[in-house]
Amino acid sequence: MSQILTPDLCVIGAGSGGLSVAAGAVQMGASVVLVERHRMGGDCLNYGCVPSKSLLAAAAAAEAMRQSGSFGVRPVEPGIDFAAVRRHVRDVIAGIAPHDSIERFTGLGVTVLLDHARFTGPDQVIAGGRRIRARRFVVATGSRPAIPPIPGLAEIPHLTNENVFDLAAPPRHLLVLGGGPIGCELAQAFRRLGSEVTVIDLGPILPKDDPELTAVVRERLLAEGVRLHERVRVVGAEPGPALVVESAAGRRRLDGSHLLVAVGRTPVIEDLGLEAAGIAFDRKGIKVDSRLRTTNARVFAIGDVAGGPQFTHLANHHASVVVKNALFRLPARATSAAIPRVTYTDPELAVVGTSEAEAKEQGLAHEVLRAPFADNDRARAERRTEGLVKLVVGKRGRVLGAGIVGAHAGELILPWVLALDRRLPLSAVAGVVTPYPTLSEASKRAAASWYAPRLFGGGTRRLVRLLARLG
Ligand SMILES: Cc1cc2nc3c(=O)[nH]c(=O)nc-3n(C[C@H](O)[C@H](O)[C@H](O)COP(=O)(O)OP(=O)(O)OC[C@H]3O[C@@H](n4cnc5c(N)ncnc54)[C@H](O)[C@@H]3O)c2cc1C
Ligand SMILES: NC(=O)c1ccc[n+]([C@@H]2O[C@H](COP(=O)([O-])OP(=O)(O)OC[C@H]3O[C@@H](n4cnc5c(N)ncnc54)[C@H](O)[C@@H]3O)[C@@H](O)[C@H]2O)c1
Repeated sequence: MSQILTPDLCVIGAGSGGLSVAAGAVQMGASVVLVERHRMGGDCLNYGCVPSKSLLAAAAAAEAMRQSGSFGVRPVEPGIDFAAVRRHVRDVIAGIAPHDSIERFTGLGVTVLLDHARFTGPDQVIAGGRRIRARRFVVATGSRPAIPPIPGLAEIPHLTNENVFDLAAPPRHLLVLGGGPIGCELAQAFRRLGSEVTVIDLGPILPKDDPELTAVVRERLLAEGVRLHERVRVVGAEPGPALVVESAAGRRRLDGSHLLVAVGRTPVIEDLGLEAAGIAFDRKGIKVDSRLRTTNARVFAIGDVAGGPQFTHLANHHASVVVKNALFRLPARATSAAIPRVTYTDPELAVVGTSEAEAKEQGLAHEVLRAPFADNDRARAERRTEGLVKLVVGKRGRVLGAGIVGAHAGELILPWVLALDRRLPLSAVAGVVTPYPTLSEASKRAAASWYAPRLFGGGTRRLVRLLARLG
């Protein structure tokens, strides 16, 4: 007879979301069973954030050698030891892995099972030879690369985020299908590491972001030699590999040596017994309410499988919401207002809150404030003057949203996340003393530009003259 486990919480999937729930819950005194069928750490550690940012870091080191001429340092074309680049990527993963390991979680008191988990009823999961009857369940099974129904694509070898980091040599010519964050980040990384790269997208690249900001990324990608085919329809894939594309200019064939498919993600919901558990889902993922409860009151779903935006920090936020709901019965809700997103191309693109287009769509009274990096002394010193801070500001200076494109934009977005999350007024950023010379001054400058016409207007001048006359 199979062993029966009866923990407070059973978590399915040991990726960003599942690990955070398990670690939080066990340290708060709950008994936890965590089931993972493949690799501890999930996508982010093994095939996502960590390898992609490590590869981008190697690529940035190479590019710095090419771009040093403007500092009086003779530029050179770097020699790329791709095997060593791959070792660097693996070494970074290995350095972080202990934090997500079975040993660490077992040490915390979590029972970790390495098996495929499946619901067999509304209150029971089986994993290997075990039955788990938990008080609450959390589904955190993540997502996998979507493969579009392009004729011929399934028949030819192609890369996805799950094997692109295993390449032993740089592709001679990488075709990248999809110019979202994955496509753009990896296109730039491989280009800088010596590959020819062609990106193909049915719309513009980075379509979820403000075109004024993505234009800066596009310009840089083109300047570095990435070929972009935007607003084209891919009608076929052929051995080679090659993609046949159609656009207003007609039909043409794009040849490469490797093909990377990066057209979005599919939630991992198959073979989970969701029907047996009464958990509703559609092709976007498991349906949840704002407290991340599924249609089965015992079961929560978090992270990529929950159908919303797909980020590690969002999965972590979901985990904290679930711990509050499941353990403390608090009606905590997931927020979407202050969830930032960063695309780690160079220049980086970081956004939070309402964009200009969304403010228009929603009919919100708003003003747009801008501070170009070209006016920032630190950016000039570092010769990184491309980019800007763009703010969307509502009535009485309420911060509605912020977008930054430029060097280190991902680091620079935090004051705006804080402003939105804590509902701080614009003056909170405009009024602080910012160290000189820093890129952060661009945020302060954009914020201060809201006050300038009000402060330096006729009223202030009249008041100053009046006070002067009074002695
Ligand atoms: C190339 C790439 C780069 C990315 N870069 C970033 C970035 O820079 N910043 C960012 O915030 N996000 C980034 N992301 C997104 C981020 O990786 C995901 O949003 C995040 O990993 C989602 O976490 P999760 O816990 O929902 O799922 P996952 O991390 O995918 O974990 C799910 C786990 O569940 C397991 N599982 C599935 N089904 C079962 C089952 N039936 N039984 C047992 N176990 C199961 C899987 O094996 C997996 O380990 C990137 C993604 C990719 C692909
Ligand atoms: N820096 C980060 O935080 C980061 C990095 C990488 C991935 N991610 C997450 O992973 C998710 C998946 O990323 P992604 O880039 O694969 O997906 P995405 O959905 O963000 O972008 C997919 C791109 O592919 C294009 N596309 C779709 N179908 C196509 C087709 N048939 N032919 C040509 N182009 C097509 C779309 O127009 C879009 O530009 C993202 O939503 C993001 O949340 C985050």
